[in-house]
Amino acid sequence: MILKVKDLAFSYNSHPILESVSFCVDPGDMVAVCGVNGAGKSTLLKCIHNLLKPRKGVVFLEGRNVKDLGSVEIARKMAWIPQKSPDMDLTVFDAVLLGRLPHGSRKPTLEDMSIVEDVLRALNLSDLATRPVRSLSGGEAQKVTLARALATLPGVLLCDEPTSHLDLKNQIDVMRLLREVTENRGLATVVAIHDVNLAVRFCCKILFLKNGRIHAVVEPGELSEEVIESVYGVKVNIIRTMEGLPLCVVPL
Ligand SMILES: Nc1ncnc2c1ncn2[C@@H]1O[C@H](COP(=O)(O)OP(=O)(O)OP(=O)(O)O)[C@@H](O)[C@H]1O
Repeated sequence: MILKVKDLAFSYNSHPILESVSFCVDPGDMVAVCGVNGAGKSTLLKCIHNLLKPRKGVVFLEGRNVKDLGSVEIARKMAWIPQKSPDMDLTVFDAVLLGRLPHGSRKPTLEDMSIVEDVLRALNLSDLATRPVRSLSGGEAQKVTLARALATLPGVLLCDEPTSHLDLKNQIDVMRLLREVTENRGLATVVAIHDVNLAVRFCCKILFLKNGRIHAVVEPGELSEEVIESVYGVKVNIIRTMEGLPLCVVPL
């Protein structure tokens, strides 16, 4: 599903947060949104999901203005992965089954059950199916949140700092998983993320927000010291990994 954001502007009360934000995400692409704390990353995702109403501009899903879609249709087409997985008394299976709610009645169908089983299998969560979500580690719980989002069979994934509570291994696992499902299912995925090196490693494009606007759009290989300094106000060195990818390091 193609996601297109055109000339978006948003203010909290009269305080402008986003201005003239435009970009497009093609199916199978995972795009990162980076920027300092308070730059408007979460606000942008909420505007895309129509949770917040932009002051100006349009979000198109396959050519249709999201404002013209009902909330159920939006929930079917776009899945939201919040910063922190919610604590739940439900089992992993039932938590993932919640992802089917936008598709029907409260009573799950055989198809719903089968979709949940497939998603659990794909994410290696089947062994945890009967565990209460509350008893899981942060990384496992984050995967359950992703599984619930995927059970909806969305065309667009919006992830708000999916790695912020995770250790290094789980950060890599979750980003790898996001990229795999994005490519395999042809999703348009937008990830708000602080770790520029993870964005470089896993995303096909990085949008840097500054002063409410898209300050720079870079492909991973093009990341420069100048861009990082202009966005974050810190001097860094860019070195190259063995694969030739830029790696941002802070000099002593
Ligand atoms: N409900 C609200 N009412 C008023 N201002 C808000 C509200 N929510 C967020 N803001 C402000 O809007 C700005 C953008 O917030 P947002 O959460 O989108 O930034 P962010 O880039 O996601 O930040 P972070 O990296 O810290 O998560 C911040 O200055 C924040 O204080």
